[in-house]
Amino acid sequence: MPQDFSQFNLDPRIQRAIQKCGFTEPTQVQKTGIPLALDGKDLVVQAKTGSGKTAAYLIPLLELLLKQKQLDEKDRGIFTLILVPTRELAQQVFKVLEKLTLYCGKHIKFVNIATNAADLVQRPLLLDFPDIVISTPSRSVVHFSSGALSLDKIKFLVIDEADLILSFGYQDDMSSLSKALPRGVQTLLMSATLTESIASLRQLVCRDPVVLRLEDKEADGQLTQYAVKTSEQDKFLLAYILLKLRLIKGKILIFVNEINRCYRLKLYLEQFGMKSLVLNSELPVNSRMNIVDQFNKGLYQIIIATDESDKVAELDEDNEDRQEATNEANEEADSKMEEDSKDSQDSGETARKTKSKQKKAIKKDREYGVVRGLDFENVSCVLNFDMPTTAKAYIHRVGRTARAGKPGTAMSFFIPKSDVGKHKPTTLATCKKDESVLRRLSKKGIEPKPYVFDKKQTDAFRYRMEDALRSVTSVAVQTARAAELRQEMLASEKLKSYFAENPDELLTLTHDTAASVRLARTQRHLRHVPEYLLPKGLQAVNKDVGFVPFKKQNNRRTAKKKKNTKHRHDPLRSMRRSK
Ligand SMILES: Nc1ncnc2c1ncn2[C@@H]1O[C@H](COP(=O)(O)OP(=O)(O)OP(=O)(O)O)[C@@H](O)[C@H]1O
Repeated sequence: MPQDFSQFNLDPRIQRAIQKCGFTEPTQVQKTGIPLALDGKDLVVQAKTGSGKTAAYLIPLLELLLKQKQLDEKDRGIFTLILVPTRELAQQVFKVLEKLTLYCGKHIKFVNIATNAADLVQRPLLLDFPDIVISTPSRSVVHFSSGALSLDKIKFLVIDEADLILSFGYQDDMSSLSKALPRGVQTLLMSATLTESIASLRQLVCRDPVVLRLEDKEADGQLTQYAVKTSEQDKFLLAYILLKLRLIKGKILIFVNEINRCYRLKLYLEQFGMKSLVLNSELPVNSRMNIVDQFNKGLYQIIIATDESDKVAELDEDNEDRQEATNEANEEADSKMEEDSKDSQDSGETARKTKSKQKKAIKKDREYGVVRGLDFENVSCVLNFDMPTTAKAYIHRVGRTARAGKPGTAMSFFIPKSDVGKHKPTTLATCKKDESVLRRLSKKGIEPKPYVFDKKQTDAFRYRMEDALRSVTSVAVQTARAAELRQEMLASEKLKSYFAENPDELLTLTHDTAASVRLARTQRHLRHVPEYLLPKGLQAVNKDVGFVPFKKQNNRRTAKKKKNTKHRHDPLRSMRRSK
């Protein structure tokens, strides 16, 4: 297996671009996948999030395209179709292509048609026969139907995040496209998680593929995962402590389960002088990409995101559960013929209900996806402020850190089912699933370590949390949400000409935005943490990234333990358990 990019015998222009990207050594999926793809094999690849799958398919594609161009310079056509489930991912693949074609851009043309640009604008781009088209299945179908996208000369088909393609409701689009593809297309299906839906996709588009399931043990060790049992209100307390005392260092991606909670948490953190960006499906795709860019450039350290593709995954896992339940029921039913017919009626009814539920969710979530495949750079910690509702969503969320062999931490707050609804304020309905998601993860061999904060230490900060939360009223949250949308409208290129014709509306919008700048009452004293509240020795921790636990209390018991240097670096052991 090649250990070095030079061993792939790539075109020198690609080789230089790889060096320019700073890739010194191929990742596991690249070492295994590139030679097979260069050899013309169809591939179904499952490899961990952040393991370099994008380059694993783009590098061989570019090599094969350049070779083909050398053979017949005059041959023109759309040779490659890259299908992704979301617009964000399409734009990201486009950017990676820009980097990899830095020295051969003259010979390889590519377009992304999963954008907001009007069909009329995209049409001429396609009629110019770019070598590579990046798209979502639905955008491809739109242009294929209008005759702008010709599939006659397609030689390579890539489906990235393949398991999401069908669960995003692209079944019909995929079956129309597969019928239009010529024979002998080389297909590469890539995903971090393989599900049932891959099997049907594989049947639709692959010819006897090589299946690669790559377990990168080395990369596994890079992600440290913690689960913190807490309550709704203490989530805010712990977030304050973790972020303000810089127990989490470096860039942080926080996930919540509702759009309103993005703004609540953002306003709450602002009370302590902490700036963050919000990312959700309500914002236009250009703004979303802009936000990821600003974060990647290091202009902001904290993003608060919702992960609405969760809902689609939830339906998938619900289906899996139902399938398991149905299988069990069927086994039992072998001995009870009468009950058997009732069971199948019931499961038919359930399937119908699920299908209609699925249709509704898909309509809402289509082409939006913050989590799948997006490369947030150098994220040191993923904080699940709200636990995702499926194990699969958990895997993809935490996969935004510990990418490309770098270390990372994932911390997830969970509320025990028995506590849901017990305390004020009322907890989110999704919390009911927190523990079942942890159980599912455990079945998959993923066991976040339990982490217990020292109540004595955290309680010292409680009044500050309560003080800040009081200022973040529901009205302030709604105002912030509306203000953000207004700002995005003002920034929108598309609306510029409209406002030029309707200056009064622009004036009203500008006025409303200015009026809502002060969204929540802020209290200057909350910005600083008084020295006396800080746990002893906290400032002595000089780590730049990752999770830094509270130092031990200086009492006799812990003083004894201090002698044991092995334990000193283990965050779990350095906490004094409160329960
Ligand atoms: N050979 C390499 N050496 C160093 N970094 C690499 C290499 N290949 C890719 N990377 C970097 O690794 C990061 C993750 O790559 P990529 O987004 O392709 O991962 P992925 O496997 O597609 O993840 P996901 O499943 O989340 O989509 C990117 O920042 C990319 O630039």
